[in-house]
Amino acid sequence: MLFTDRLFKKVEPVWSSYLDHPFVKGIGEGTVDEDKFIHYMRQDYVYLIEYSRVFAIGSAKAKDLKTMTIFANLLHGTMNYEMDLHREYAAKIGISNEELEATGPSSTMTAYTSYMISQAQLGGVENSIAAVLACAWSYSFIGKELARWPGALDHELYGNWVRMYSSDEFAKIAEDCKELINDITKDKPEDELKALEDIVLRTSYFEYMFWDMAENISTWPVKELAR
Ligand SMILES: Cc1ncc(C[n+]2csc(CCO)c2C)c(N)n1
Repeated sequence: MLFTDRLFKKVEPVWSSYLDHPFVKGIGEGTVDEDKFIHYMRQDYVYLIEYSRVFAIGSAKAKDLKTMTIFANLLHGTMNYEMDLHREYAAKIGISNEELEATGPSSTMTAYTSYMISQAQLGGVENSIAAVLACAWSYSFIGKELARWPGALDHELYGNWVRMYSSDEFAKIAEDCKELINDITKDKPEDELKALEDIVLRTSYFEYMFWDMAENISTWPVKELAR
């Protein structure tokens, strides 16, 4: 059995729950509040900056040129293409790139990216691969599903989001990450596999928390003190 088949079995209940989440459903049905979407986009922009560090760590720790190149391409693609989506949405509503970048980090965004970076720094390159897997793969999973919902691809505001994450380019990104984890886990003992599975499960929970953060426009417990 491929390691990614084992992983999918483990995370499937969590990922299925994304499709029932009010924010994700709101994107697919075109009903999500603009304020919530703006909060999500701003937090996701700073998330992607931190996430890109994990690609850089993975590239630095890679033991072969294929892995190093995939991580370098993911880094380039995230900063130049995925983040363009966020810059385009921001421009539409009058938020500059500088304002986007200066977004105050929410508690969930901080916890999630800190976890990924610490896992990537603690272990070998396999930890970086495990840390990025759920993000890349679950977005493709959600994108492909929402693309089947009536009107989702053509929605005036949220259609761009659905088109990007349901695209073949993003499916290829998820496939590249899956290939990396399958390759690197081939001869690993069970205790190491379990440790990698834990990273994928925890990042999957963090993905759920990120949708919740968007839905609730949450930042930190005492809002007045949050920047
Ligand atoms: C919270 C959150 N999780 C996952 C993604 C999706 N994503 C992040 S990096 C990457 C790979 C290539 O850019 C993909 C698909 C996101 N945007 N925000």
